[in-house]
Amino acid sequence: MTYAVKEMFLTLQGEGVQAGRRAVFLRFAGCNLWSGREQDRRDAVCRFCDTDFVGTDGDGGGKFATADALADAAFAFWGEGEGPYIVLTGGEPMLQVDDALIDALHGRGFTIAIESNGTLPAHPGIDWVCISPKAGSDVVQVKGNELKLVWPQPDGGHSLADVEAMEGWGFDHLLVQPLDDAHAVDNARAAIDLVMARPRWRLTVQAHKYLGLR
Ligand SMILES: C[S@@+](CC[C@H](N)C(=O)[O-])C[C@H]1O[C@@H](n2cnc3c(N)ncnc32)[C@H](O)[C@@H]1O
Ligand SMILES: Nc1nc2[nH]cc(C(=O)O)c2c(=O)[nH]1
Ligand code: SF4
Ligand SMILES: [Mg+2]
Repeated sequence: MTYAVKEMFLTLQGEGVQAGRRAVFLRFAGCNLWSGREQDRRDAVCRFCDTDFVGTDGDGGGKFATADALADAAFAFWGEGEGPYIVLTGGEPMLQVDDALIDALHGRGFTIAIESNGTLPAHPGIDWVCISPKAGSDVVQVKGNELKLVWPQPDGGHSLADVEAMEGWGFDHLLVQPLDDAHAVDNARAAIDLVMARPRWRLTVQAHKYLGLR
């Protein structure tokens, strides 16, 4: 298996329950809900993506021929320090994550987290599963550690009835993350209103965007 990686970097997790944690980010190339090309965005299932995941040309990116080669490169980003932690993201990481990679990362001592759209089953070896559902897609991974709902959603996005249905899924933490687009203030207000009306949900913000982190 060759792994196509857009970029890799060391930062702090900016989002969710693990926000603030030192983490290697491994961003896989490619997604099943958008091609990543601007001219396709309008017609994509997922239309609000804030990420460039096309190709393997980013810092620390490339094609990795084996799981060991990729795990070694990831571990080099961690460097010194206890408790190696890695976030597998993309793009959609579950298009590429396999047994060999999970074993190779665990073999180097990593605790493994994933950021996934939930349309593919999360690998059972992953230690922290974050799912961010997208309206119009079929979410099959309906349990995990945290559900991270981007809110509000553009036209055709999740409704309040969908939100209620998600409360019946099997997640330990329910989070709303304000949509990052040109209407940041209004979006934050809508996300706050959702939490005010439904106290099982908590607000998460994309802290890295305020802190000058990647
Ligand atoms: C770029 S995605 C990659 C992982 C996976 N494809 C997914 O969607 O969960 C990482 C996280 O960023 C969130 N995200 C993407 N675009 C966003 C935006 N414009 N505003 C807020 N969150 C966004 C996603 O919902 C997801 O939780
Ligand atoms: N610092 C930081 N935290 C993040 N949490 C989720 C991210 C992602 O793009 O998956 C992300 C990211 O891109 N940077
Ligand atoms: S599913 Fe994730 S990576 Fe794919 S387009 Fe949507 S936010 Fe971006
Ligand atoms: Mg991001």
